[in-house]
Amino acid sequence: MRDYSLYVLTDEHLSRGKSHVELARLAAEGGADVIQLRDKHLESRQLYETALEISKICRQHDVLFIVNDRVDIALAAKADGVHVGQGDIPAAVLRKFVPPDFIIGVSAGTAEEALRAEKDGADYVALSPVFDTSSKDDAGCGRGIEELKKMKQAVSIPVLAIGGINKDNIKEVIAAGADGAAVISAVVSQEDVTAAAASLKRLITEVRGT
Ligand SMILES: Cc1ncc(COP(=O)(O)OP(=O)(O)O)c(N)n1
Ligand SMILES: Cc1nc(C(=O)O)sc1CCOP(=O)(O)O
Ligand SMILES: [Mg+2]
Repeated sequence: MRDYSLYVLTDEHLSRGKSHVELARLAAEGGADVIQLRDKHLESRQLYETALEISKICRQHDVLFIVNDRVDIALAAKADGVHVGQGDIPAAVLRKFVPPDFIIGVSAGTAEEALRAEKDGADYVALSPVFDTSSKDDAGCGRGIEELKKMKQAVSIPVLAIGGINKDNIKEVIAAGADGAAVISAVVSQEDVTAAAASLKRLITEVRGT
């Protein structure tokens, strides 16, 4: 059973100058279970080289590595999977050509979108966004905890949540049934990335009592 509990997305625009690779290492050292490389600006060659380095770091730390949007780079860098949104290549198409154990994660704004993603072969869905966020320009308004509970009821695959999650609301997200919390600024924008990741991981563990 894969563990998506603390899912950290790297972002060099929100990171106080730290690189994707540094962020990945620091977050992994803090207990992140998943690292996602998400970058809309790098050229493909640079994104590939960055993905190669993060792939090695994640393997060393036994952490899942997901690449956002780019299945070509995910495969080439031997990442564990790709994350796609409603506007990206459909999960059903990806499933036809990726290796059997390759993870496909899908953003979903509603329980209906989550159900569609599950039928298309997604390994997890992420309620996107659960709360308002300024870290993604086109995220839209937070869908709220009730939509998270509906999504959890609707599908059998893991349901994560992303958007505006921080130390003050992560317990609520996990208590509502989320199988993982995906974050950018609550970890990546902090002075001590490792400590921020460790702190969120502790909060998740406190809720689960494990
Ligand atoms: C874990 C996770 N959830 C949601 C997203 C958002 O993906 P998407 O809708 O494709 O938007 P972009 O991130 O590509 O701007 C994500 N990346 N990761
Ligand atoms: C990458 C991303 N996707 C979202 C979606 O709703 O699809 S919200 C988001 C940004 C999350 O950043 P923070 O943890 O700083 O709010
Ligand atoms: Mg995308």
